[in-house]
Amino acid sequence: MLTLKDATVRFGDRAALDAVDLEVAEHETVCVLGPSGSGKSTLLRAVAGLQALDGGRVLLGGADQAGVPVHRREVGLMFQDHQLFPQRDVGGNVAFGLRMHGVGRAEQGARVAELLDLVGLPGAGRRAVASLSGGEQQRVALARALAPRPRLLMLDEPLGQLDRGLRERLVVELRQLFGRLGTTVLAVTHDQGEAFALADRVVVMRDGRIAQAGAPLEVWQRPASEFVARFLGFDNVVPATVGGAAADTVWGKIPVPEGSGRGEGKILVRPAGVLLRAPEDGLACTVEARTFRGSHVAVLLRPAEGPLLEAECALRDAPDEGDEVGVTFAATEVVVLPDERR
Ligand SMILES: Nc1ncnc2c1ncn2[C@@H]1O[C@H](COP(=O)(O)OP(=O)(O)OP(=O)(O)O)[C@@H](O)[C@H]1O
Repeated sequence: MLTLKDATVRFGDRAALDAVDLEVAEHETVCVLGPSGSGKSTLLRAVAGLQALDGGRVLLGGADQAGVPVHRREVGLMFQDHQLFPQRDVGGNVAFGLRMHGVGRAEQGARVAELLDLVGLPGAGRRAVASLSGGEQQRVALARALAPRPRLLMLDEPLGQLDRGLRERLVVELRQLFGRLGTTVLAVTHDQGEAFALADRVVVMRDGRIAQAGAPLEVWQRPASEFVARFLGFDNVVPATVGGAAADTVWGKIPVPEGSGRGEGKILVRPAGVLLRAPEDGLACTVEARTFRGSHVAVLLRPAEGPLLEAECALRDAPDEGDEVGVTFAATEVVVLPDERR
């Protein structure tokens, strides 16, 4: 459905998009993630036709989009800075794209009603935009983007300004809605929770390039690099010499999954794989801090040597700050990361 081949955008001597290859299949939801300045918005803008390419191509349904203006690309945009029109009522906002496409009045009315039903605002057509809550405005913006039946819907930080609880609810609704409509979606967010909840596939960007692309679970379980691991919030990363079933590290010997390549590199131990034991058992650590995270406690441990370690443990098993504990490691939660110096 959407293909980027070698897509490149430069600002001065800096590439905001650096030879990016990406495919989005029909009915697929792809979320682009990455730190600020990694090129996420530039990617969306290039696909929409708001940003010209300095190299490479964007194809929609197999057709090269070079020279095709924004309004002829049949893409729906819901951008952070695309506010609703305050002087128009809800219906007027939703009908905007339909009017631009020359759709007749009666059909506009029917389509607006259908979309307001779809986004959970039935009968809201006459309401003033200013009378809506943030979440309701977001739904109107979504209805407006969906109204002309775009081939591709593009969302830039769709839930960015809403509070956490509302975002978590809306993300589930969005996923259900896109599934029902069979919409093809390319979304950008810097919130990994949102991306992982919404996407069939996530793309992590770094300095204008794709650092990793894959199904959410796959990326979560097997970050392809230290950069991706740290971006996902995994900080138990340590240099390691991997040989056979274990790796030598400053934290001692750590078992690695079967089939891990040998050699110098780094390993990641997910917090669930840092197991707390009696003080005389395994790597001796002092409990530096503990943070309640709802269903579990994140425990920060200071070993005699090397970086701090984060462990995840059940509320009732959480040790107190200052306690001495021992640590062993579960191979299933260990990921051998490629050596980025090579
Ligand atoms: N119009 C522009 N002129 C010059 N530089 C630009 C322009 N637009 C973007 N850039 C630069 O290109 C790089 C990528 O920017 P982009 O907005 O795509 O990043 P982003 O990942 O969307 O960031 P954020 O999460 O902060 O929105 C940044 O270094 C940015 O400063």
